[in-house]
Amino acid sequence: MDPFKLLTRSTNLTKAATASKKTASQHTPSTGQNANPQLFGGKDDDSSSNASKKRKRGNPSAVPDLVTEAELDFFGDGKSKNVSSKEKDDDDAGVPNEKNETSKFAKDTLSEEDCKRILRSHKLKITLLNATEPAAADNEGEKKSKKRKKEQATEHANSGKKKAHVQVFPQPLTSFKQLRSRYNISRRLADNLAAQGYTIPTEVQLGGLPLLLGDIGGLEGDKGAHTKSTTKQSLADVDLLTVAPTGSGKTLAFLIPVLNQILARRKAVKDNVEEEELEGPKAIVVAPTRELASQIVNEGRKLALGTGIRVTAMRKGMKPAATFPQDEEDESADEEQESGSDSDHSDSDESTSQEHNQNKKDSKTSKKQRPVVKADVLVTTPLLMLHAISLKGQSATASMPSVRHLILDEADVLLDPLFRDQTLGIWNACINPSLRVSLWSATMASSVEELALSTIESRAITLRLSTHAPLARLVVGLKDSAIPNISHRLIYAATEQGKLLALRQMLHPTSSISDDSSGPPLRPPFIVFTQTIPRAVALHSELLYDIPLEAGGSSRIAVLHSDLSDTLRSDVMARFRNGSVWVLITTDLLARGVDFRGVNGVVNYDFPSSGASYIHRVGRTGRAGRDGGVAVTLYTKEDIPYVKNVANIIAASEKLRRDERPSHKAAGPVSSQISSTIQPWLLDALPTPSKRDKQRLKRRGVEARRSDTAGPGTEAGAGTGARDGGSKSRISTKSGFDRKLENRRKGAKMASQKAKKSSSSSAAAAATAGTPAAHEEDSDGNEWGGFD
Ligand SMILES: Nc1ncnc2c1ncn2[C@@H]1O[C@H](COP(=O)(O)OP(=O)(O)OP(=O)(O)O)[C@@H](O)[C@H]1O
Repeated sequence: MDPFKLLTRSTNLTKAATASKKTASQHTPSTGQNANPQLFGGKDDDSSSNASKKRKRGNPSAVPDLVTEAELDFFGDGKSKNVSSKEKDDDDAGVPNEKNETSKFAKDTLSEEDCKRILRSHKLKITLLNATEPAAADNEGEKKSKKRKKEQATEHANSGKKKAHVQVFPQPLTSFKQLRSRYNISRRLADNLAAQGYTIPTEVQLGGLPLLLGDIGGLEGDKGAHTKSTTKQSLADVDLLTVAPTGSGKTLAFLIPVLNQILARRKAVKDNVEEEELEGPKAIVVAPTRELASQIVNEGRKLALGTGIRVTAMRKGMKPAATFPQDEEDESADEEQESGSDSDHSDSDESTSQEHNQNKKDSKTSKKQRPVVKADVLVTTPLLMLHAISLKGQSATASMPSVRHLILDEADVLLDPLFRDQTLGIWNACINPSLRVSLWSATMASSVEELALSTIESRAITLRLSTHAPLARLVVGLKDSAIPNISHRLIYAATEQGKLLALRQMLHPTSSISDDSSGPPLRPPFIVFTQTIPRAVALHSELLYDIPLEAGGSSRIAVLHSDLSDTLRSDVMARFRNGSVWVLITTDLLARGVDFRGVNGVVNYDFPSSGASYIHRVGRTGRAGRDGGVAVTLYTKEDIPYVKNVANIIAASEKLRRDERPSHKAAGPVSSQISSTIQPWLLDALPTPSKRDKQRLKRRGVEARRSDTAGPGTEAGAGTGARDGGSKSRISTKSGFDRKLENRRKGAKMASQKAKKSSSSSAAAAATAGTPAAHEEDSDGNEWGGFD
């Protein structure tokens, strides 16, 4: 069903008919065309040769021949790399097999020059941030540009003991088939990947998977210097900080290595190569919102199908560690003593913990204990996890020695002051000496990098580790930029009224924005972002009846924000995913990470509160390299002081699109219209916001749109008692008289509801008095809904 056609049904205009005809042939994300997930590299190699092959879920026969995929070798000798039947038999167990690993790897190895060429053509840059090996520094010595040499010399001079930043060139993963042939990952995992139709790795997978699966290019010889690993599977001895575009497949890039390593360790335990694992989760994935967390759980479960690995979303009441202060508060002193004396030796540390656990179990048979969560991979929001490990009435937390992988998805938000303490609390609670941490986002401030480095170092000191793994930084494309495969539009709407009219016009299929000759049309489904929850609610009720009944009416438009109940949130998500909702109004709650594959566009109804917010919001469209997404940003007089930031991001993205994706012009009429939205004169004319302005905007949003400055007793400034910007920022087209009547009606209704509620709930309130439920509910719901 084409929502666009339905929307036009009640409109008897010839233009509408032309528009719908025209759009039918256009490339939009929901048509599923142009399924090459890679954003860069079309110019320099033929890794995108499979671009036209459409990805089909659950239909392995539709997946291009994986043997051919394995032979995809841009610069190699072209020799066949088919897996022999003997090797195949060895691999049938579905767990990584160490046999033949070296020979397979050698056969598949590219020269360093080729690695560099592929990595560069895909705009990948990998740097070890705290490398200590002098040999590694020599690695890039010869060809290093004079400028870079000078920079490094200055770095050394300025920082005294500061460690070298070393660029490395691991073997790129040019096909998912290499996960088996080169890294010997679990057969089941590889099958699950293929069954989902993934064939060509995206850039972040091309560069990130080799790093996390054990290849830190150029430093292989020195691995022993910073690892005490006992198994081959712990070759992946880097912590990783990744900055890669929105929708570029970061989830797969962190899930595959974690799942594979859990399987590998299981096998090692079974073969008596490693000691029995500690009870508790082996990996923790932290994400800022519930929606993102449950999406990661879904992805994880699909990948882990049939492997026995349990991927679970953290819930209230779950116990993520065996040693738990809530259960036995008076033992915390003993715990401290033990971890202090044994922390130098990972093995003894683990066995001590095991003994300790056993003792605890024995001593507490009389006490009622919650069982440790059975999950292997636990996906959580930060506050939920912190609550679960917090010691009642104290600032200390329980430790989670079983956790070997900590993944921070949307790490820049997780390490923003808003969440920093919670995230660091979880990080520090992961006391396993072999812990590997990885941080992922499409935007990453340099302060996040510094914080990650200092946390890794201070953690090593606290745990008395003699050495720690280097932190590798993987950057895909231009750091902190919007994806190049979408069309941006920056529209001056003058006032709030203007914005409402503009959005109404966008809902109308014959509008100039929907059918604009300067770019692809904005078609449903699309997401509309507002600055605050009350504004999202107000906008939703304002537009509720704008979609004609014949097209589904008010059921086609929905609002989602963090004040809604869990059930409502998941219901709206499900309806938007299955296509029954076409216009989703939301706050920054959905700005990050959430993957709706068929979204055609994003409307920034309220101006984003930062450049990063713009990048993430517009990144909800154009996922996995799809062309045709549209990002419309409306701005008013109040936004002018901040527009330059976003205008610069748009200009950079369009430049990238012109420079890097000429091959994608062939994708259709949409892609060939790469015109500049931002004229140089506009950039010159716009004021440059000061650092302070930017900080204030990030913290508080545009002042005039805040509910607390928009007038008392109002919804998004929709009320009457407006202070200052109240009436200006109101989302409403109703007259003052109508609003007054409506407010009176609402007031009367609320008063009667309140009266009913208070009489019926007085008994219940008495019963629950003194329980922490209310507090928990409150704190639990305290998730990221934007910086406002
Ligand atoms: N190699 C691939 N080939 C095709 N599609 C892929 C590939 N890898 C991931 N995808 C798809 O790309 C989409 C985006 O992936 P994902 O959500 O992991 O992106 P992300 O990088 O985490 O984005 P964000 O920064 O917005 O969180 C998903 O629908 C996923 O299934």
